[in-house]
Amino acid sequence: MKTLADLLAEGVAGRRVLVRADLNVPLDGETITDDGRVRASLPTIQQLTGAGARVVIAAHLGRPKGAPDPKFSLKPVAKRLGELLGQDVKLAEDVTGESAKSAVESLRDGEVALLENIRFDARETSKDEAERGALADELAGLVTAFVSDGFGVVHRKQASVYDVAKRLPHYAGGLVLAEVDVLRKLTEDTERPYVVVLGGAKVSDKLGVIANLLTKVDRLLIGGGMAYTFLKAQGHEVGQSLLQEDQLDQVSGFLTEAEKRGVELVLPVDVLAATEFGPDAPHEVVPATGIPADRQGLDIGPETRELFASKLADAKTVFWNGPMGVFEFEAFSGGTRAVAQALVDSDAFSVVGGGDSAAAVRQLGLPEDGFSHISTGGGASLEFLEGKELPGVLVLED
Ligand SMILES: Nc1ncnc2c1ncn2[C@@H]1O[C@H](COP(=O)(O)OP(=O)(O)O)[C@@H](O)[C@H]1O
Ligand SMILES: O=C(OP(=O)(O)O)[C@H](O)COP(=O)(O)O
Repeated sequence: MKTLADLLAEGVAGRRVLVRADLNVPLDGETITDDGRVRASLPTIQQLTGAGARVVIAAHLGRPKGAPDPKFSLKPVAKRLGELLGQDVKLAEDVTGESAKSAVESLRDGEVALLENIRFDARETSKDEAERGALADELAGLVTAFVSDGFGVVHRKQASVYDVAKRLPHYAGGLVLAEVDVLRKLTEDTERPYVVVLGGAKVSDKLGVIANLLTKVDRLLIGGGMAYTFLKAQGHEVGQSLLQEDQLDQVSGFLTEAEKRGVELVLPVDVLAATEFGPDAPHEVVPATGIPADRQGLDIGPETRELFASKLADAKTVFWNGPMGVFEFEAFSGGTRAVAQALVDSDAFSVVGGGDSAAAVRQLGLPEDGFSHISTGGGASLEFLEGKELPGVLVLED
């Protein structure tokens, strides 16, 4: 696999280079609430600009529906990136249209342009290879080399991650290399007990990794929005909580499989059940086996926090993805704080992954050096750990 170092050795002065970065940051309106992913993208960009490259960045924000939507504009990201780089970052108003072309053409050596949210173009996430290919052709037409540095998105077979690499000389960026390096440590000579903690809201995506994880871990702790599909599969009422109704059968299968394999699958025993989704929603602690029909679980309860902490106390290796509750609201941040604190207190090799999980650790004021590694990718890390080939990494090996 060629790397950024190889590209720099070839010489990039005056060359237009496309960098796929993961700049998918949490926003409150137009305010970035955690700029960790922007910061993590800096070294690769700076090495390129420092060597005189004309850097064109492709990135996504959230999940717009394949058309421009001001709510998902990268404008705040361009501003923050510019502040951190100490130089202006020109934001194109489109992905590969007239604005993008003129932004790229006007770049001078060492300058940076950011294309507007790549997911404003429906072809980016299309299942149809020809459609993705057409967008990748347009991206490739803007530059002469491609650096893949968006680790958080390498599990996606998308035009700016996968297809574009097939059309240009391609190089792995420093962030992708560093992340894969650390995660490999989790899979090789794993010290046991090996515990994986799963939560968050991307339930459908992340349920998919469990079948393979069950063959690797000793314990699986499930909280956050993930937990309710498990509780429902056990026959409990989950009220208005996040639920993946169409995956109930699959989840029942995980429960049986875990038992068969002797994997301890630990679910919440109590939750904070709220009357609505909001920072000031009235709520109370209820048993996880009896969430009232008109309530939704927005955090794990105090007994569960203790239970999870006890299951982490003797762990030697831990991977955690997905907040235990809606940590963005103070009232529902206690579960996430408790799990984070348990990791800080343990001497396990501990990795936290995911945009929101990493943001939670920082926002809740936990020491970053209390973890062995804070990864920028949640889904990407999980797919790596389950042993799946990541399309965005595999394509760099060709
Ligand atoms: N019980 C819950 N109900 C609804 N949303 C939840 C719940 N628990 C956690 N979340 C939300 O999950 C989101 C993060 O999920 P996800 O994107 O899967 O994590 P990451 O970005 O770390 O991979 C957060 O915005 C958080 O508010
Ligand atoms: O936030 C991300 O992933 P994560 O929440 O699993 O860490 C990445 O930017 C990928 O986004 P996606 O899950 O919408 O493809």
